[in-house]
Amino acid sequence: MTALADLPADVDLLVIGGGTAGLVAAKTAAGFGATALLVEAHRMGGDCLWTGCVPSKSLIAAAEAAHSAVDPRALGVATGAVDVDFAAVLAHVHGAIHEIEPVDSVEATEAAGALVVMGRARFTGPRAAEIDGRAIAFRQAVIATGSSPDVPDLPGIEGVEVLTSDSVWELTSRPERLVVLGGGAIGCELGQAFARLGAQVTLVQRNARLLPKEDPDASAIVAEALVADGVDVRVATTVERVEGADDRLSGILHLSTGDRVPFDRLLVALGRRPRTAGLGLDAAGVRTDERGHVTVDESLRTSNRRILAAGDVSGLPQFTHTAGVNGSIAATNAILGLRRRIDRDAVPRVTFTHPEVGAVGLLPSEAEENGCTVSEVRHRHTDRAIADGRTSGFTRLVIDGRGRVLGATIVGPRAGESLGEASLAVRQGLRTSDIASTTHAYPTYSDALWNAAVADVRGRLRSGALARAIAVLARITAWRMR
Ligand SMILES: Cc1cc2nc3c(=O)[nH]c(=O)nc-3n(C[C@H](O)[C@H](O)[C@H](O)COP(=O)(O)OP(=O)(O)OC[C@H]3O[C@@H](n4cnc5c(N)ncnc54)[C@H](O)[C@@H]3O)c2cc1C
Ligand SMILES: NC(=O)c1ccc[n+]([C@@H]2O[C@H](COP(=O)([O-])OP(=O)(O)OC[C@H]3O[C@@H](n4cnc5c(N)ncnc54)[C@H](O)[C@@H]3O)[C@@H](O)[C@H]2O)c1
Repeated sequence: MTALADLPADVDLLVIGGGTAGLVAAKTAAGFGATALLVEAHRMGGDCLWTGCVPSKSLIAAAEAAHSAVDPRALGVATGAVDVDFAAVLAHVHGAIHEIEPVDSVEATEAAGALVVMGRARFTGPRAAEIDGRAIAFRQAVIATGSSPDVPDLPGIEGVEVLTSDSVWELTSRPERLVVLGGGAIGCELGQAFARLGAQVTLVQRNARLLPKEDPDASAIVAEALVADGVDVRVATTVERVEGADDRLSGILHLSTGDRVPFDRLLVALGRRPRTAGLGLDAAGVRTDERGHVTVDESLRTSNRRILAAGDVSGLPQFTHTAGVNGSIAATNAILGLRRRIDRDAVPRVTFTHPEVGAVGLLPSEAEENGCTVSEVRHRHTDRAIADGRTSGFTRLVIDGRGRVLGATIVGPRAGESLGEASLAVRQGLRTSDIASTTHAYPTYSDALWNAAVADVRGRLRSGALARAIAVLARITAWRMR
């Protein structure tokens, strides 16, 4: 690690933030031979490693193990009483973090050629910053400071020490009665996981459905799954007031429906706000939008052309893969002077509930307005899903008039894995005939994607000029073989 006193007076690229976006940006710039300095105020690796993807997916894995042991559809295998050792579950969560941590470490970043300093950076001018009071000049900079959980000012909420996705990993025991506010990705993933680990969970969602950015049928399947896991799902419901108890941890939630829900802990998952406080954006001439995100153009440059932004702070989709890809694009554009553009059309996303919801490109509900059709295979017709006893999902492809795949939504076990193929198809403009003519291993869930493509190709072969050509060819062949 570079000591503050040893910093060079100026650098080619100053990267603020050592989460996914900043790590990739710094390593990419160093790979081009530039002097890249990464500044991290807290922990290398950022939210994904410490409080986001890694702990949440590790908790979900433990929850899945608990669920499989008690699943009534356990396929003829009876198990005894399930004992969830919450401390051991959290040990697994922290173990996963520590196993992955070296990849994002100071050492790994320096080995890739970047300089790393631990400290808090802020801009002091359009080409100048300071790190814990030490001045540094930069030719260009990347803002990659991420986002934090948003805890809105709900009446009475100040009387309770709420949990957020930052603090939930510090629990030492499982809350018996957990209320989760928010039915987006975090609320659904963690709400289901805690329920499967034995907590009594109530999930309160303001919107009329869970995961409102996804296909409505996906929302319905996830809601059914949560209810089956014992979650008390309250949609189209808001919080009137939070009544805190003396311990400041527990209390009673007063809902818009008139119901009162007592809780031992309250987990707030109501979206995130960009981390820009104290960053000196005004001094740098960097503008933000109405939600406080750093405004970027299609090549990730801000209103100060020497400063770019990537990751959650930029207001683009808040995913680790987006942060990484855009961190790379920002550094490439900065150091090589290019205008590589971000991809807005083929950004995959997966909500890791059981079943998972994976989506890329156009939603099925957007098909008609875009002149597209939807080809669907329900997983009750997919042999692998039948064999697994997990038939509630579906695979839907959104297809344009020329047979190109413009979107996909997949609901099912490990939907995120099948989504890779759909993402490739959307990104590369592949047609359903490309997928249909590729042999898919049987029996897999990607068989559903293949069958959705085959169904579309069959439909095309049965209509229009192609159908007439096929009929003529068949008649000629029959005549030759007579
Ligand atoms: C519970 C949860 C689960 C998630 N699950 C997934 C998932 O399964 N898949 C997925 O793709 N995404 C997931 N996400 C989203 C993902 O974690 C974020 O999109 C991603 O971490 C954003 O990366 P980033 O680099 O933009 O920001 P961050 O990871 O937040 O990194 C920003 C870094 O900047 C540092 N910093 C801030 N200000 C300064 C400053 N002034 N000076 C120096 N350093 C500073 C911070 O300390 C931090 O380390 C999840 C998020 C949460 C909360
Ligand atoms: N699997 C993943 O990739 C993954 C997992 C977790 C988080 N994330 C990222 O983190 C971001 C933040 O997640 P999140 O779940 O906190 O936010 P979110 O914006 O996805 O969902 C918040 C939900 O809270 C609801 N809401 C808002 N105010 C409310 C209120 N007062 N009472 C009840 N409900 C209210 C909204 O209707 C919304 O559906 C996500 O958008 C995603 O980009 C990704």
